[in-house]
Amino acid sequence: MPNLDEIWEYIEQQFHQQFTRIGYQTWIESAKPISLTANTLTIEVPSQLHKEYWEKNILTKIVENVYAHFGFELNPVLTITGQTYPNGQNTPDKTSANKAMQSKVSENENDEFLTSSHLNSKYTFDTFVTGTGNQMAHAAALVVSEEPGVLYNPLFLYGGVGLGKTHLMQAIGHQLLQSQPNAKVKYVTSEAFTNDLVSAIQTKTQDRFRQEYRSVDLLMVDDVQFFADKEGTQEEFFHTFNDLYEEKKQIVLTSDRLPNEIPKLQDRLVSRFKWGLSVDITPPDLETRIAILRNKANAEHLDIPDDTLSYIAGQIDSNVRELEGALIRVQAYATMKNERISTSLAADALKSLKLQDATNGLSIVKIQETVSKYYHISLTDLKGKKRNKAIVIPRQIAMYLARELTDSSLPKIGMEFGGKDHTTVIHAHKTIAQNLESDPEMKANIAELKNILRQ
Ligand SMILES: Nc1ncnc2c1ncn2[C@@H]1O[C@H](COP(=O)(O)OP(=O)(O)OP(=O)(O)O)[C@@H](O)[C@H]1O
Repeated sequence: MPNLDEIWEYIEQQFHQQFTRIGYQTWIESAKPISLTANTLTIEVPSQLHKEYWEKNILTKIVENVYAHFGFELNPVLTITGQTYPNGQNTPDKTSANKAMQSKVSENENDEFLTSSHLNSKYTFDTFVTGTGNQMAHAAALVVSEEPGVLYNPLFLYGGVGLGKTHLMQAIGHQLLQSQPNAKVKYVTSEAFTNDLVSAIQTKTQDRFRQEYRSVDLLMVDDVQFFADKEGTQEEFFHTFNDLYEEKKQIVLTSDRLPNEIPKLQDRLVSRFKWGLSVDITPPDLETRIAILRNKANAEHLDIPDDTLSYIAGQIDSNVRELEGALIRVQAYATMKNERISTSLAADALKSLKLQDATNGLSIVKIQETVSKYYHISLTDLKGKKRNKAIVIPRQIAMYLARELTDSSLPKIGMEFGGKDHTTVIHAHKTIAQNLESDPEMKANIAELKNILRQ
């Protein structure tokens, strides 16, 4: 009887040959053999989605291969990293199912398109670094690129600013074009979709517009939260969506929030957006941020010591775009000073960045101080958990202003309010935005607060 290491090594070998490199990294390298007791092999995988993939595509092969090679019947059991359920087992009961994921299995040419798909050549799976905050989104994106229109349709990626939604979405397009070079792949921002529609109406070329959007194999629409308020766009997109869905063509959407949190999005679109899989991307942890920086530095042939990369990753904690910006800034600073990149040089470069932010931009702290003074409540209460109205409303107003007046991501705002979840910030923003329309007093108060903050 082989031991755990021998079995695992054999399994790795087998799948090395069967998977593409990205597939191998995503499904096999991310899994960990935990124990082998009698013939039960316990394997830990990172998410529910990985578990489903293993159940569908990997487990049977393992049992067959191990039987053929070692001559005994293996009983593989999957567990999910960090998940223990109240029922004491590794399968969730219905109520504890992962909230971030609502999955449903549906029942379901050419060079010109390569250019008209508008993909950024840098946004591939190869250049995407995975970590706890994006592992499930990455795995879902890979599944979709391998089997478009089959399992997760639409795939709805959501999360804060600059966390890699566009990158991951476009990676699906690249991957699909690599395996099916004749596939029709179209990427647009939601604004570009609206603009195309408006100009089609103006030039009376709606038929061409429809032909263009409804004949693709993969349609990717970025930042669909900007569909809010655009009735005509929503109407047209509804029909585009239906046509593609019925034809089993893949749709991928991104947004900074969940479909039902997008204001003024028609119910019929909300429900369609939820048909497939909605999966969120959360800010990367320190290790992932370091890995992203290291990748970027290698790609740019920058010679940066590890401790300097760790230092930079420690300074910028919520947004990958800012993280990359910090690296570029350090690089530019080194060139300007004609010095090698070191931790102390990086500290100098980023210090001036922070000073610049403090003078140009409005900080969340300033908003909190101003709002708490205005409503005569303490800062601790403003950031705390008390639920009485006299505190909840100013808190929501402060969150609303932080979202409206700063570039901070939703998770960052949540963090600044005593570690609240980004969905709390979304909820606060929505509540205040709605009240603003019906409550003239609140409208006046917020206008006044904005004036104070501008001074
Ligand atoms: N996991 C990652 N690995 C490598 N690069 C990443 C990762 N996540 C984000 N990036 C990089 O960070 C930058 C911002 O990412 P992207 O534009 O995809 O974010 P986004 O979530 O779509 O933001 P927005 O909400 O502003 O549209 C890009 O240059 C992207 O390549």
